Amino acid sequence: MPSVALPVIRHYIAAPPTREKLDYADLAILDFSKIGTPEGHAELSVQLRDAMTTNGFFYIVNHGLTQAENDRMFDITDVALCGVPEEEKRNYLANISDGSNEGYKLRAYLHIDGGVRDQFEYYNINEDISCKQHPKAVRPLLPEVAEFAKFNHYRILHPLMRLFALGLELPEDTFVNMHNFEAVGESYVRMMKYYPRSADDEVNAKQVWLKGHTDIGTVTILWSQPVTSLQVLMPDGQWRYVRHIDNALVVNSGDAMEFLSGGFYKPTVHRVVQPPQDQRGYNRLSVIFFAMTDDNVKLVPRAESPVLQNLKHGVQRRWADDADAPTMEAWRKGVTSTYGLVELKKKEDGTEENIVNGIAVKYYS
Ligand SMILES: O=C(O)CCC(=O)C(=O)O
Ligand SMILES: [Fe+2]
Repeated sequence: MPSVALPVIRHYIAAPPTREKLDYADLAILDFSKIGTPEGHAELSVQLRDAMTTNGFFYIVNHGLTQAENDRMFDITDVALCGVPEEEKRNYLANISDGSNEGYKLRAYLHIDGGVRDQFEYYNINEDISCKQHPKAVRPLLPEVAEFAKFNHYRILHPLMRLFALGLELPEDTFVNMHNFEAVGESYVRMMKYYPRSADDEVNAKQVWLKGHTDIGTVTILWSQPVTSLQVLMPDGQWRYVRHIDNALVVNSGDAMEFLSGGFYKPTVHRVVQPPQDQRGYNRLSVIFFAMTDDNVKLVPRAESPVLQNLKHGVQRRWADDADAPTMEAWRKGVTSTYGLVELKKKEDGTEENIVNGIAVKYYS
């Protein structure tokens, strides 16, 4: 983060931690102070592989960003969502129907359930902040957003990609080489705000604020925040809450990592629900880095992995022939342009399905 005087902006005060007793997921904690040595990588890659082949979510601590720097990103998020007038936001909308997610998504755009539309807003900034123009209030803060994006890319994403490769006994750079900061792609920082919803909406959408889904890209890095609403669908079929840990990261992998790993690293379904009673009067801000490979990467399994070759059930593909596998660009555009917008039919198990590039995308209420 730059050490010169930073623009003065309002300090965002987050909700106090919940005191309610909730059913929390028991997630592994990776200590990133161990990154940088062969022993550290060996230890962390085993921990990561265990986490990814069981719960699919884990925390990272000691990542190198201070609590104050972390807090500042929430202040900046507050500016992007609360400090930009609605009419101005409309000039910076994401072109979601064309498959791009850079810019604003305002409220009531997506269908959640029972005729209820979403009550969250987000502003996504490509990790290359120069890809698009930004609203006036955000412009002075762009150097900080750019630093933050680079931090996520080089200090979290790249080390993680090394661990994911080691877990498959592939050369350490296999996945790092697919995430080039300068290449064309849509890894972005998401600044998000969930507004409290009406009592009717809560009933009709069964308290679900964001339907159960998997993420599109390789990994998602969530900057932990106290409003406890994020739930993970655990292997035993139960939804469990993700506990807030100060200045920790909550990480999960997405569809692209499933495709590249032949089903070895499966994306875990997660959703956002109404917060516990003692946090209901508060807004909920999220700061998330969504990582994708470069657009031109074809998402075929790295079948040369000795780990995959030794699997009893072999490499899993969601297509008959690798020639039919989507590129990162085709997958992200296909899912983004249809997510929450197309009318889906509920199946008997309560899930909904949409077909993108010949591959089923599932939603869970
Ligand atoms: O806000 C959160 O905690 C999670 C949001 C999420 O899952 C998403 O935007 O894909
Ligand atoms: Fe998600």
